[in-house]
Amino acid sequence: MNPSLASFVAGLPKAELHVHQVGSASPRIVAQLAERHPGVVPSDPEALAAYFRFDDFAHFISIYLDVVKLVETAEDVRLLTYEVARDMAAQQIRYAELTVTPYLSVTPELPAEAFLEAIEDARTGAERDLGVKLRWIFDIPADFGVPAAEMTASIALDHHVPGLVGLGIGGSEDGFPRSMFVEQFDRARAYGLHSVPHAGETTGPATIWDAIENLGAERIEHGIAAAQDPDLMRYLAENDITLDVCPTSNVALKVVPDLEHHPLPTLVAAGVPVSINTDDPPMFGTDLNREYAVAADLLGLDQAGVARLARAAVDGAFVDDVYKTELRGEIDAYVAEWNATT
Ligand SMILES: O=c1[nH]cnc2c1ncn2[C@@H]1O[C@H](CO)[C@@H](O)[C@H]1O
Repeated sequence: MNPSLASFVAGLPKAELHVHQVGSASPRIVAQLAERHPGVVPSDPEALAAYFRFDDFAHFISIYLDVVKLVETAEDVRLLTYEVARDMAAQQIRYAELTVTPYLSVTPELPAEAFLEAIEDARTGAERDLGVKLRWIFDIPADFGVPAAEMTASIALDHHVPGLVGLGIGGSEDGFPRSMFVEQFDRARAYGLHSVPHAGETTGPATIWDAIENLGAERIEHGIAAAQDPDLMRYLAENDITLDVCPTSNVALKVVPDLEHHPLPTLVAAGVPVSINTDDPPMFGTDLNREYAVAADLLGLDQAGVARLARAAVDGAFVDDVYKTELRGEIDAYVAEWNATT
């Protein structure tokens, strides 16, 4: 990417819709946590970079679960979440829907109430001090089955959780059809939460249809397998279902062979709404600015095209229209200022 487009991206106000809480812990944050809880995860940056090289999706999930173990106390949760927002602010990310997995974090030592209080403390602090508005998607880790779904639903629905906007599903797809969790999604949707499962990352288009037909999915995390199914792409376009795509993650987890083979251009050419995201940025050696650069490259975009990507993320966000208008206004003002001075 040319330097001018890179600096345009760096200053562009952005929203991120697909990014995992624990997967956002930067080497700086991991080092702080690993010092508190020495053992499994290396704290030295070089050793950590090696630790974050993944053989495949299953290997990634096992490492992810090890990093989850670093986040033990309410103070760990608060620190992680607030520091993630600090890294977002540095990239001009104004709004983020953070995927949080309470099933993995809530323990007898860290009860739901204390966990929820810690994320709320970070959320209000991030907005007040850093100008980053955080919202939550609570995800069911599919590998842990219906009991995990039940616990996630009860943490979400039996407590007042400010900032909670959606219910998701993460982890493996193979062997864990989305329809397994239909009861929890029915309850969550009746409660007013949005439906935003992972589908079509590690399995084919059938999982995306499953998510739409059985869970009423309003956005799909990843969803890149849709590129194999023209009827599905037409359905996504006609029904305005956004795919929250994370290109570098797909290469890092070997679900696509390399960026040249990434299906993003096929999806966009078919009119499917997409947003660009990081998934687990330090684990994949990326950040949101870099993902915008990757997308610009794949799609052959100039400044105007990149600004359209930023607006698409705002369009897909589960936040009120007043705020969306405000954020779109910020993007427009930035573009106008850029054009006036270059
Ligand atoms: O790209 C991803 N796909 C699926 N799950 C993911 C991804 N990144 C992070 N997680 C997280 O892995 C855990 C699995 O039990 C969940 O916490 C999920 O949020």
